Amino acid sequence: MENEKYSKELNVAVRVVHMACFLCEKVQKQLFSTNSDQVKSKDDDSLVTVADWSVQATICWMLTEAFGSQNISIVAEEDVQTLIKPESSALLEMVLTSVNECLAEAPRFGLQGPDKALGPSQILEAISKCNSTGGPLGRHWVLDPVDGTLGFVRGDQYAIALAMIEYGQVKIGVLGCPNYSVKDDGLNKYSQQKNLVESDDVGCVMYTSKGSGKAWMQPLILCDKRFEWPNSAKLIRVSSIDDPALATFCEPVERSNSDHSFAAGVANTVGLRKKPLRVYSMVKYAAIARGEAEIYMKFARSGYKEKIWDHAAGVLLVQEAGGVVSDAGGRSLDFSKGIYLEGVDRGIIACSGLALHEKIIGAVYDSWESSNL
Ligand SMILES: Nc1ncnc2c1ncn2[C@@H]1O[C@H](COP(=O)(O)OS(=O)(=O)O)[C@@H](OP(=O)(O)O)[C@H]1O
Ligand SMILES: [Mg+2]
Repeated sequence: MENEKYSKELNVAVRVVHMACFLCEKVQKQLFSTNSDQVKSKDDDSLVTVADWSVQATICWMLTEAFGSQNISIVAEEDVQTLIKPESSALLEMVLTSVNECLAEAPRFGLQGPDKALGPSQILEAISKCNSTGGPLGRHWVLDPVDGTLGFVRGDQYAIALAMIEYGQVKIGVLGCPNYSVKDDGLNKYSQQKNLVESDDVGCVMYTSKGSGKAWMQPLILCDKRFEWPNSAKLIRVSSIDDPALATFCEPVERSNSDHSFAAGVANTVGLRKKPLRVYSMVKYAAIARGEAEIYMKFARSGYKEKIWDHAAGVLLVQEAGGVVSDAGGRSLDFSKGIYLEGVDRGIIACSGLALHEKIIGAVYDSWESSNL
């Protein structure tokens, strides 16, 4: 079976995403302990940046160790330019601490970390190695170290997204969602005051490989526990609801990222009755894959080009969990063209099933002429 071909890759990818979740949770706690009234402060931006760079450095270092420096091509969101400036030395110091604290935990996740703490040049080298631009040939790892930056600073949903693309096709997708509870109705169960939530109400890591027809979810592991495969993995599956009146649709939180009124028009045409679920990050794809929502629509303003790292892992999760993803014209997303999803027709539509998908595509077609997107 095709999925067995990638079992080592999937195993390593899931473990490194668990490590990254551990790292992010630590930084997010810091964010709220220094800023406990949850009002955005100037430090917030730098803490997000610390999480972004630290996750990128950690994952890149671990992947390189596992698969060899020669064999690895990584496309990732952050570039190293800001971090090498002399005025960023304090930031680099924080990244250094955060990465080394995380790598020191590698054995707990069943992986091998470095013999001794990494120095600044090794960290910078790891970050800058993620400079691939992808494309149609060979294998590329694709990473969004902190997807849903706003969610992260607001103590809300965010994701660590890692995918592996071979010859333009997404073969592996892993999403770490530290604030998406493993329990049923995990999005609603999430509380912003995490310390009020019982200790077993942890976030999750979801993963799949192409052609498996299966997607899985594992709970994050608590600080004193060791990760043992399969780490209580449960199968996840899309919802079987196909009646629009009962369906839930999700969309980006920010109006600047997606046209809410156009989506509302489509929802109305199709007969969706429920209020949209506005969720930061690729957790929207995760919600479809877990069967907690049926539809995800994103209509970016015209001229915006979607990046592959914002979609690759989530798209495969939805597809393997039984769902359908395409652009708003019904065509598959093309991950073979470099860092952008070229040629996306109007927007992105992910659904739990074909019947809802066809209705949404039809409604977009009917509404488009009268919209001013
Ligand atoms: N103008 C514009 N239009 C559309 N999309 C944009 C735009 N600008 C950014 N982005 C990318 O969208 C990612 C956030 O998307 P979300 O679905 O999480 O949106 S939202 O935060 O819930 O509003 C976000 O990912 P992160 O940067 O990782 O947070 C961006 O890559
Ligand atoms: Mg992103």
